[in-house]
Amino acid sequence: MTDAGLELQRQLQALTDRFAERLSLELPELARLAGFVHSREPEALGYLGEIRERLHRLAGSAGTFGFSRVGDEARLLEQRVDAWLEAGQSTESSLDQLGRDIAHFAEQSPAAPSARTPETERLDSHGEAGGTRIYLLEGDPDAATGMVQTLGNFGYEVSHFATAQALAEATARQLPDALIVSLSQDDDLQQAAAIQPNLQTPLPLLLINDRDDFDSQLAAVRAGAQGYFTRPLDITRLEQRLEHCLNQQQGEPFRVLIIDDDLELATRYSLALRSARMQVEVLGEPGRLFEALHNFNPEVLLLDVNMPGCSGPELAQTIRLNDEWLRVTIIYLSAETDITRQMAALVKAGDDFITKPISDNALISSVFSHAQRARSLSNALARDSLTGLLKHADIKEHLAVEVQRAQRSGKPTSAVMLDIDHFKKVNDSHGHAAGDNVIRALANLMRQRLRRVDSLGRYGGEEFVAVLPNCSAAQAKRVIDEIRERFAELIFSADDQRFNVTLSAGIAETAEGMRPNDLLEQADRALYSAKHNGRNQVRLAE
Ligand SMILES: Nc1nc2c(ncn2[C@@H]2O[C@H](COP(=O)(O)OP(=O)(O)OP(=O)(O)O)[C@@H](O)[C@H]2O)c(=O)[nH]1
Repeated sequence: MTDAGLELQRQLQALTDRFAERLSLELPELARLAGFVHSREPEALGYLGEIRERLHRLAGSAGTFGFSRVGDEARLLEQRVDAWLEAGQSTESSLDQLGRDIAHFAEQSPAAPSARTPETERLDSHGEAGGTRIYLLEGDPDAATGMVQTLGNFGYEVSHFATAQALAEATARQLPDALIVSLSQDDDLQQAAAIQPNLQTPLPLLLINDRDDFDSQLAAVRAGAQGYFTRPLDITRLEQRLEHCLNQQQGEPFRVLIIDDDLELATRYSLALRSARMQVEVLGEPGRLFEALHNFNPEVLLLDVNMPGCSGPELAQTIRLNDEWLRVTIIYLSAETDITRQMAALVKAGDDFITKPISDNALISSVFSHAQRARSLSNALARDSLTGLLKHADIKEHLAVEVQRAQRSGKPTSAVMLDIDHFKKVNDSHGHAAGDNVIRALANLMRQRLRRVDSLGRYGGEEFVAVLPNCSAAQAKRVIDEIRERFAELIFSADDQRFNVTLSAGIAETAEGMRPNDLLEQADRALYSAKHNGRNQVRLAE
């Protein structure tokens, strides 16, 4: 297990110990309250509501910390209290018995937490993605050289292997982020497919072949391929598919906000979700909801149903009053097992209901699938369909946020306006589809080269804007110049013609009191000057 995995296990154990301590205080208190009930003290009925609350909390949390028997028994007793409260007219003796049973339950010492479930043992921190490593199987040395160079231009680290045997051996030593297999021998496909079953998560596999018939493509799917390309190879299309597969695998971590007044339980869930590479924040006070939504911008909200001061459904309805938060998926996380009550909560607002206690893996899968869907929808709305970059209005919004942040922190933010040179000629000479490929290739190249904190948008047809926080204009120039050089080296092909394209860029850096539009105008003027001075260059604003 990795160090991060061990640290995670240590934190989980510490939480379990803390929960055991809480139980050792909680159960005697429950026994005390139950004592009033079975000894028919005048306050007995008044205490029943509080007893129910405490049983409900135990039913939802104990199982998660490994005290399954406590959780199961608490749930049965909670249901009996509910039935008694709802029926109302039950006999005094049935209440007496209920009180005795609760006291009996609370006086037992809880069994030690059950041994860790295999799921918990498997929890481990996934490392952050480093440089993107691609393994390429290609029997033709010339084709291999071209591919290594072009994919290298896009920022991938490509290792080439001439035989399937060498590829399998390298994969056994160190896993790549994706495999590209150019089929030449009959058994290449089987050998490439044989790598996958030994892995925990299959690698993106792209195949290159001469045949484009149905049977060959079906065989590719059966071998686990996520992309299929025929020769002569259109490398920009292959690169787009690669980018798409890798984005799905290692995009930004999903952001999850947990709102629960039981902070120990919320921390337990957050550890489980973090182990699956999600970014999690926990909020114990519903009153700070809007602040958390603004600052953290979650994709999924896990919401407790019963909280003091404000219920989960009320909170969900408050969120849904604001169009701004429509794309956040709201999942109730509650010990409520009554389907009618679950439905009643969902009718008010909210998208799904998860019943506590829930295993770590079930929680991760459920949150993951909701987050993935929320992100695709949000991307479809905010992102440009050709390039997957932010649209005009969204990149301007990012710029405004970063300019404000720069004013507060005193650290510079740079804005880059970037435009493809003589793009009209590309369209006119090679067709609109080839032009689209050029735009996509530049978008991918920039995405590869810029940092995660940078924002990138398609500002107009062949015009892009990048916002680089905490980066001076001189630093930005070095990066953008490198992108410019790599872009100029890309070889595009259309109708058997090969061609290169260049770009020009202008860069401006924030200064005190500068507004976002001023910054963009300065970058635009610098771009104009780059065009005017012969194109294929990067200029700083004066
Ligand atoms: N293929 C393709 N072309 C586009 C797209 N959006 C805009 N264009 C074309 O991009 C071209 C932009 O040309 P201009 O702004 O005149 O300038 P340019 O030819 O790039 O030359 P300079 O910027 O002066 O170097 C126009 O021909 C548009 O039709 C797109 O999504 N796809």
